[in-house]
Amino acid sequence: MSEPNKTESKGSGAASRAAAATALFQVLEKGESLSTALPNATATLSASDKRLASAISYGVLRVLPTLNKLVGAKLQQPLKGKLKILHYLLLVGAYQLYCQRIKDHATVSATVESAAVLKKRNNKALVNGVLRQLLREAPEANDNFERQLPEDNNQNHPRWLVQQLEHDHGNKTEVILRENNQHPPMWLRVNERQFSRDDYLRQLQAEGIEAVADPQARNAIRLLTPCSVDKLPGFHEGAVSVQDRSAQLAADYLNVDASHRVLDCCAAPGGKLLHLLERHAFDYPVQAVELDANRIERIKENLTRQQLFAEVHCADAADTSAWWDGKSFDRILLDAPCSATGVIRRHPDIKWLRRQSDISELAELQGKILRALWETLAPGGELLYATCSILRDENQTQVGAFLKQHSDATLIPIEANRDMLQILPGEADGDGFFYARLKKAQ
Ligand SMILES: C[S@@+](CC[C@H](N)C(=O)[O-])C[C@H]1O[C@@H](n2cnc3c(N)ncnc32)[C@H](O)[C@@H]1O
Repeated sequence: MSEPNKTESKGSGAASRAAAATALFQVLEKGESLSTALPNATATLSASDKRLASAISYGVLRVLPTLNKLVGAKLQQPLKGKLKILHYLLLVGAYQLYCQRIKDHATVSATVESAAVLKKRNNKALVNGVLRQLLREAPEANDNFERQLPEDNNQNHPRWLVQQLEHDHGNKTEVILRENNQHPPMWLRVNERQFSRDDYLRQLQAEGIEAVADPQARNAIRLLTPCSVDKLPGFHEGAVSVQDRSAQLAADYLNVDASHRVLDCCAAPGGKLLHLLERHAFDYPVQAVELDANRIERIKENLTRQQLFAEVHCADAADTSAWWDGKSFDRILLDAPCSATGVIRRHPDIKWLRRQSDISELAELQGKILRALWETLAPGGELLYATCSILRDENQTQVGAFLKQHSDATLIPIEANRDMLQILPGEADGDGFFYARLKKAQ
């Protein structure tokens, strides 16, 4: 199948819809993540067209099965081969008709025009016909031009994931699925080297940006309405970073002080690393290990923005001979590669990119890294195991198996009466996250 062309400059409405269709094609046909596909598909667009393409792409992925059903019912036969891109364009059109505050005629004409942007000029009539049929049969729109979407039995999740969540979380599944389909809030982490959280809240207020402090994560601020980072006072000087409040808890649970030798393992893009460096002026340079060379660039950018330093190794964490100098660590943060099932509301493409078979493979990798790192931990030292997964195999079962195999490991309760902490998506307005603290015998 030939790849769809990147959007070319046309009418701006058409270009952003064509870019959204292209990004969706890349995710759902080529297995690319949306965070890679979207910047590529929108590279030539204006900032406002980028925003529209992004809102459409994220939105379509949140309710993909419902839209597939609506569009599929209007096609005499599925669109295949070189016409497949038009299927994604029709999803884009259907999403706007139902879920966006855009007038119907504007949606239809811009989406039809997008067929030309995608070099499918001869198929404009098909796009027009399907969208008009959808419109005829759609429920009445409200005053914002939005419509009630038909229900989906699996709340727009893959069946295997629903079953896994039911197995792991029982009657909480319904709420998890609902939370996964919400738009996530924007959280900031205040750099306490530069400002107290109260000071920064006052600066936001002065700029007319409404925000509230988190009662638990001491550097965390939630914006009542997400905004561009360019609008945040001091962002480019490192005053704040964007980081979910659940992820910010790592800096507390690691129980670190400035005299510790610290390892941050699986460190990119560096959110938790930077948080630790903002809080402590360490006696020894913090070591960070990350496998992906491209993602290491993100760590370096973040270190530069904050003017902080860490020793960064590009290596497989499980192969300690490749990066470890033999000096034991007092504290290790292992933010393990995982299914990311706790952050679906931020990355709805995860629902469609992740396969059931990935979970056992990830659990194996996590166990391998955990066992290897244990050898680098000093007697009396602590390792914080973290994931943004909400699946037991990657979390409680993983840690349970490790404790059985390692008589020198004990669990330090994360909080009173809570040995390990599983935060579910939406709890305290945060992402789904898991934490377990392991202590090595003296
Ligand atoms: C959950 S992310 C880490 C997020 C990071 N700690 C932060 O706070 O910004 C997991 C990272 O593990 C990396 N990774 C995967 N397998 C690895 C391995 N074998 N060794 C080291 N890093 C690995 C991935 O490239 C990814 O960047």
